[in-house]
Amino acid sequence: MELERISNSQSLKISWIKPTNVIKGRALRRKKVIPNNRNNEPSTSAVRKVAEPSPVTSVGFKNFPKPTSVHIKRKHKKDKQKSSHQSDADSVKQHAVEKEPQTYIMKESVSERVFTESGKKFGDLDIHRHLVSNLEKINFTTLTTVQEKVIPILLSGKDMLVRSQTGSGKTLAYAVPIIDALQSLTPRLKRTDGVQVMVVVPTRELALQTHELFKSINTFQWIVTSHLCGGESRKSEKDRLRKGVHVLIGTPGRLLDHMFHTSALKVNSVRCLILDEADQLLDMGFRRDIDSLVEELNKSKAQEEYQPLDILKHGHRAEDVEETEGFSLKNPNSKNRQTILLSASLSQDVKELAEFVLREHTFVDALDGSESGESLVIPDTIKHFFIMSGIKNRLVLLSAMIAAKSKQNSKIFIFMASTQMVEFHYELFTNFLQKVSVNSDNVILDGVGSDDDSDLEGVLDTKFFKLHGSMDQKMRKQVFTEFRAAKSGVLLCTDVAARGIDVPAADCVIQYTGPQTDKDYLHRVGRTGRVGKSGTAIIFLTPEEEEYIPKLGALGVQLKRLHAVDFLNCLCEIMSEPDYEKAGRALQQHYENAINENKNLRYTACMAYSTWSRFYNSYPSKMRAIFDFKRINLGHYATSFGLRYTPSEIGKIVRGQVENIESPRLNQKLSNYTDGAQEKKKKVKRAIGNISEFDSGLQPLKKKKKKS
Ligand SMILES: Nc1ncnc2c1ncn2[C@@H]1O[C@H](COP(=O)(O)OP(=O)(O)OP(=O)(O)O)[C@@H](O)[C@H]1O
Repeated sequence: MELERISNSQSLKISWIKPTNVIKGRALRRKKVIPNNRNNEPSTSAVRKVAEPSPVTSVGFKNFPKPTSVHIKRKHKKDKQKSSHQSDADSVKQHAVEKEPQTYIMKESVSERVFTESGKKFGDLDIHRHLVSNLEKINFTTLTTVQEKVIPILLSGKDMLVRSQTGSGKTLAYAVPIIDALQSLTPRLKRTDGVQVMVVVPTRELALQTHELFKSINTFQWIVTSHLCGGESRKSEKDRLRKGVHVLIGTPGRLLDHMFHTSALKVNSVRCLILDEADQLLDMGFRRDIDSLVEELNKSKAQEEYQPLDILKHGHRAEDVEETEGFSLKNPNSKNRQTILLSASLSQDVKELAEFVLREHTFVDALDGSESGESLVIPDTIKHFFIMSGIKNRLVLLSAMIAAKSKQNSKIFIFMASTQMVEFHYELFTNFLQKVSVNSDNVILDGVGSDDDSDLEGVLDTKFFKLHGSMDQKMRKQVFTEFRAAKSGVLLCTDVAARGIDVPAADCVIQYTGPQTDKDYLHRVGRTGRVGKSGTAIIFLTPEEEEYIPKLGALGVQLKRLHAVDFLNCLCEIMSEPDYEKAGRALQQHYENAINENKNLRYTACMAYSTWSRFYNSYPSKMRAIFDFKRINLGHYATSFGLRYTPSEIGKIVRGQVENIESPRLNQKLSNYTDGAQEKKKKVKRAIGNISEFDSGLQPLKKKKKKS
C-alpha cells in the first residue's frame, strides 16, 4: 500500500481486501482463518515519520512537545545510540511555531455517505402512515444510505449480512421494517403469541439504547417491546416475560439464561433474529452463546410444529404449511426464520458466523459502487489528531484538555485501560480538578478535604461521568441515561462504551490509553461524528508509541498533530498562573499532594497504575511492537498517576504488604515545591492570613500581578 505525506484533510477508509458491493447467496465462503491484515500491514519503515526528532529537555513541561524525547533506562542499545545525539534544548514555545503539522494518508481513500443523493424519505416507503408520521415527529425524515438499502430487502424476507460504518443508522434500518411488519400481521398480535423478534446485542447499554429506539418509534400499543440485559432482578424480568413480549432485545448471556430457565419465555414463534454489532459480539467471546441461542431457537421451532396452538391459530398443522422460499416477517404461515447480521467491520470471524446463522443471504454494503468488501469505514466527518507528550506530563495534559474542551461545552468520551483507572481519574478530577481553586493570594486550595470548602467554586463548568463494567446495572443505566441527556460533559470509560453506544451530541473522543486493536480504534472514534455530524478524535501517544501514527496512516486514518501548549494555556486561568509551564507543574504538584494525603485516593491510584500496567503488558502481538511494555519507563508512568512511589513500592501497596511508603520519592523534575502535608497546610494558612512571605516553593503562584 503506497502512502504519501500530505497536509490536508481527506476522507478515509480502510480496505483490506478487494471489495465487492452486493454479493448474493453464499458468496462468502469459509476460508482458512488468516490473522487479520497480517500480510497487508505496511512496513513502518516504508512510511516517513510524522516529524523529525526534536531535541529533548528533561525538565518539567518543556518536554511536552517533543515527539521523540526518549529517556528510558531499559532501552535497547540501538535506540540509545539513536537518541544520544538529540540535544536537550527544545521548548514548548519553540515548538508552538513549528511548521504545519504533517499527516499520513492512504493514496486512495473513499468514504461512505451517510445520506444518499436520492433524498428518499420514510414517507416514500410502503410502510404504515402512522409509523411514518411518528418517525417524522422525532425528526427521522430522510433515510440514511444503509436504511435505503436494508429496509426493502428486510421487508422481502431475505437473510442479510449488513456492513455499514459507525453511526450510520443501522438500528433504525431494522427497527422500522420490524415494527411495520408486526403491525401488519393479521390477526393482530396478542400477548400470548410469544416473542416474534429477538435482537441480540453485545452490551447492556446497547440493549437499553436499542429498546429505547424501538419504544420511540412504536406507535402501535398492541406491540410489546422489552429488553433483558443482566444485572437487573431476574424476578422482575420474569414477570415482564410472563405478561408477553413481541420484540425482545438482550445480551446473549441473559437471553440464553431466560431461554433455559424461564418457562414463561416463549421463543418457538421467533420470526426474525437480529445479531447487531456482530463484530463486537464475537470480539467479546459470545460465539458459543450465539451458537447455543440459534440451536435453542431451532429446537423450539421444531417442537412448535406439533403444537395445537399452531392448529388453533392457522387452522392447520405447521407441517402442512407450504414452506415459502425466503421467510417473510409478514407471513404468519412461514416456517423459516429470517436472520439479519449487522456489523461495522467484516472480519473473517463475522463471515464465518454469517455462514453459520444465515441461509441464502444478501450482502449489503453501505459503500457506493463496487468499492466495498472486507473493509472498515470511518465516517469522514471525524477529524483525527494525536497529541504527544512526555509520559510524566500526561495527567496534566489530559486535565488541560478537559479544561479547554469544557469551555467549548464539549461532550467527551475519554477511553482508559481499566475499571480502576476510570475510578481513579473520576475521583481525582471531580475532587481535585473540578474544584481546584486558588484564593485571592493565588494559593491553591484543595477540593475535598480542605479545612474550609466554602470558598471553593467549581472552576470547570462541566460534569464528570464514569462508565465501566464493574458498576452495578442500576448505576450503569443511570449514568448512561444522564450522559446521553446532558448538553455537555466528560465520560471517563473503559471499552464497555466503545461500540454501538449512541450519544448524538458527543463531539470529541479522547483515547488516553491506546486501543488494543485497530478495530478498537475505529469503534472508539465512532462514538463521535455520527449521522453526518462533525467530531474530533484525539489519541494520546508517547514518543515510544509514535509508530502508531504511520500504522494508522497506512489504514487510511490520517492523524494531525495537536500541540500541548494550546491546552496548557487553559490551566493558567485555573491555576491563576500566567506561565503555563508553571501552571502545569503546580497542577501536578496539587494532584501529587492530594494523593499523598488521602489514603483511599492513594490506594485507588496504585490500583489504577497496577491494572494499567497489566493492560499495557497484554497488548496483542500485532500491536506489541508499538505499545511495547519492555520499552516504557514505568517510573514515569507512576508519575502520570500522581504517584511518588517507584513501581515496586506501588506493587507492595497493591498487594497489601504495606499501606504507605513513608518517604515517597519526590518528583524532582516536576516539583519546584517543598513536599509534605503539614508544610503545605501552613503555607495555605499563611496565604489566607495575607502573609506575603512564602517559602520559595510557592513563589510561582505568588508572582502573578493582582487583577485591576
Ligand atoms: N434517518 C435518520 N435521520 C436522522 N438521524 C438518524 C436516522 N437514522 C438514525 N439516526 C440517528 O443516528 C444515530 C446513529 O444511529 P445508530 O446508533 O443506529 O447507528 P449505528 O450505525 O448502529 O452505529 P454503531 O455502529 O456505532 O452502533 C442515532 O442517534 C439515530 O437516532
